[in-house]
Amino acid sequence: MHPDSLPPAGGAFPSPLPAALPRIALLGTGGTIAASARDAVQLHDYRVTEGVDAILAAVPQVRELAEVHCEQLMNVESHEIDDAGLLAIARRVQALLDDDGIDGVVLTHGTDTLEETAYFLNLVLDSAKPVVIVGAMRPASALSADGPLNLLNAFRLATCAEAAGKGVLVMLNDRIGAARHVTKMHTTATDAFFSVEQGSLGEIAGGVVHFFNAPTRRHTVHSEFSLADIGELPQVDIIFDHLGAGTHLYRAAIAAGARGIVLAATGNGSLSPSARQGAEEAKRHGVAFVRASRVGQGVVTDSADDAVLGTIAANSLNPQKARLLLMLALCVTRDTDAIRECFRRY
Ligand SMILES: NC(=O)C[C@H](N)C(=O)O
Repeated sequence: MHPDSLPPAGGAFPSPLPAALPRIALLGTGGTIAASARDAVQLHDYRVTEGVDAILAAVPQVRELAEVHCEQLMNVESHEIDDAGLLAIARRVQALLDDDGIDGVVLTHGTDTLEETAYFLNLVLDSAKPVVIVGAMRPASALSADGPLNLLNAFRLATCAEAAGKGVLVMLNDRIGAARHVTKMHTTATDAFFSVEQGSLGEIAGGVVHFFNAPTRRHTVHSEFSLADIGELPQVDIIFDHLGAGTHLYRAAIAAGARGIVLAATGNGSLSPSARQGAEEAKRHGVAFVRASRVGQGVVTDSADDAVLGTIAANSLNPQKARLLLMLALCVTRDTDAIRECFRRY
């Protein structure tokens, strides 16, 4: 042995410091990933019972990937989250991202409204650090529960350098979804989330993150929306158009103080006679009116009638995401053309 490589008298060389693990905040909000049922074959009748610390404890492999800061913000099914709850989630995630000691955030969330929270965060968070939202379709108590692997994959994603700057990401069933595109399309299956036309951003296979696409619409650091500008979110209601629809829901929404209405319209954002009357009524009251589609795929194209009725095409946003964008747009402008521009940009 070369004398230089001998340990100093009286001791061994100090062992090299292990490479520091990324510091990831795990924020729990509830959902099926945190639920349990009466037995392992009951997949649908369950209650939220598990804290986020218990969900984490069930996947010890996460500790090999990250130093985890674990926090419970709420513990509810996601269809119980209201606009104030959505804002509370956004403000807490932003505070974590602002912390120099945190490299990224994993948020556990019920799947029913996961796409809404994901898209809202995508529009308001001001950070390029990875933010991954994860849920499950089967409760933690189920045979073949999907939550544990989804959680591990969420950490694989949140600790992957390539995930930074891609906006808010959704991780379920091995697929990486972009918040802007992904939507829940099945009531119970583990492959419930799809980005039909845009495709997923990538997948996790062999324990490795593979990105194939990047989101093109503005998000996070390139978004003009900021939590600092929002006191509370304006009321925006969604009305579903259908054969034989009446006009009473438009009048009710306006009377209840709606600042905006999103129509889940038929086809390419067509207006039934009652929806047209609803749009006219909205215009008279200065209420913004967005035409989204109930179809589930495709762009709602601009129409010559938009200029007459003051309506706004939702582009490819589904009604529930169009509602969120309209709420944010209304926080900064009441100008119809400016709101139209938001729907082209985000
Ligand atoms: N799979 C789920 O998470 C559904 C549940 N009802 C929720 O959204 O909280």
